[in-house]
Amino acid sequence: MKKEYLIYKLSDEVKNSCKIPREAFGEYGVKRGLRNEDGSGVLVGLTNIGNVIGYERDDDGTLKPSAGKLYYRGYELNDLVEPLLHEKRFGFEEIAYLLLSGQLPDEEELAAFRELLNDNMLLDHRTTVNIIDLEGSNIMNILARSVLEMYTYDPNPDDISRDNLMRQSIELIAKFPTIIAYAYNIYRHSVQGRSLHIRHPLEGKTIAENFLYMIKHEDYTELDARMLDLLLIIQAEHGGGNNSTFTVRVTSSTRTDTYSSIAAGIGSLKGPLHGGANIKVVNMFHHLKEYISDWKNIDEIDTYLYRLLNKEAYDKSGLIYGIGHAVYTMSDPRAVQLKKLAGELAKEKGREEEYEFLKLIEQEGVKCVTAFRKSTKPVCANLDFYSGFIYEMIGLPEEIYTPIFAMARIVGWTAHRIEELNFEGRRIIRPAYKNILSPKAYVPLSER
Ligand SMILES: CC(=O)SCCNC(=O)CCNC(=O)[C@H](O)C(C)(C)COP(=O)(O)OP(=O)(O)OC[C@H]1O[C@@H](n2cnc3c(N)ncnc32)[C@H](O)[C@@H]1OP(=O)(O)O
Ligand SMILES: O=C([O-])CC(=O)C(=O)O
Repeated sequence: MKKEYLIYKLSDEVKNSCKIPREAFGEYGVKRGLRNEDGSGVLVGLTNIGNVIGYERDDDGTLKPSAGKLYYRGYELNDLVEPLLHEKRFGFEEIAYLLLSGQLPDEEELAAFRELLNDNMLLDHRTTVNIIDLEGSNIMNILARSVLEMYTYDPNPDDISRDNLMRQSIELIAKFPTIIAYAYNIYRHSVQGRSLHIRHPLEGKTIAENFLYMIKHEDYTELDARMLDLLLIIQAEHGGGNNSTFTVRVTSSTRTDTYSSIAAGIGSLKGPLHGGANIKVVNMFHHLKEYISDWKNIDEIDTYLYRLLNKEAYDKSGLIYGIGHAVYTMSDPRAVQLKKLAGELAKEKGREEEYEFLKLIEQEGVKCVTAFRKSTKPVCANLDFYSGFIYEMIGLPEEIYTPIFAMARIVGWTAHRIEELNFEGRRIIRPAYKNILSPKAYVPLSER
């Protein structure tokens, strides 16, 4: 039998072996996608870290959509972001301190923490050489491989004591930007034939500034760096239930090592329904800019959005990327904040016409998805809707949009890993699957 045919045959058989009728989920009371009937998530854990609020409940328990709110360690995200915007101050390191420890640092603690992160940004020579050697064009994949390799160079990789977990967490938060910047520079050199620059992080600079420096040398402004800093803050944490953080919690519950668990989280975030949506949104926007001739014509926009929903255009997935969320209903507070920031930056960079078009796509995208799926649950733009447009205006390449998300979310992942391994009453996460296949009698090989 030809090998290609065998693969086709095996795959064809999957059409039957994968059949699970949708109604069976209701019949057996299975929570499809770990979701209740009303779309809310099944409660699977308790946490002191992030709190994601997208709805309230009436007295009879009915889900009541509400404006989205996000809390980091009890503080509302907007209350953390507004002073930074007002004081024109960098804050990612401060938020990382808060998320890891539960406390906002005082000035002395913050200065020491910043220095600690800065000291740890440099990669050891072997890791740099290994990144140069790693082939591949996907930076998320290279990031995951580099993280797994950090296990080899860690003198104490399997120790899950609190002190060791904190040391590893700080090293990962500090090294992610350097790994991503080096991996991108090497990709640009080998795939696009550009000169190769390996710039080491500078002392006394924040993570956002150093990241831009490693990627773009001096070709960035103070405003660009502060925008990136805010994007890092806004993406740093989202409770225990988002797919990548839950992946980190599930793997951590087996007491595996930090690097295995974080590599799994990276794999989850890469998916286009999760962190990978930021590239999909930007590419979808480029596509719409090309195919819609009048950027102000609502009928033309709606017609095209319905073509997306009907799987006739763009990637034919039937999705309008950047719209919809598992928890948020009326608004995602991060998208609200990013929409405002994108507007200010667009004015600065002379891209207001595109910004106005993107806003119309949001407005009409929400309407079309709501009408198309005939659900009463409201949908809204999510975090990924405006983030890519901001990166583009800062002059960052799309290959690193999802890696930048990982560079922020590593803070939430490590905070949740530490919590998963330290709360009283912890237990390996192990849900159940109901098997719905009838038993079969074994047939000897010679009789098949
Ligand atoms: C950082 C982040 O991860 S934010 C999310 C980034 N992802 C995206 O932007 C991708 C586009 N959006 C989506 O695919 C979804 O809204 C998700 C994955 C974010 C949430 O999914 P769910 O929690 O299942 O959404 P919800 O319960 O509100 O809606 C489910 C139904 O509406 C559909 N739907 C939801 N959002 C969209 C959308 N943007 N475009 C088309 N259909 C959609 C789903 O496909 C699903 O249909 P089905 O029941 O026929 O399978
Ligand atoms: O919570 C989710 O499902 C996805 C999300 O917005 C995030 O991880 O930031």
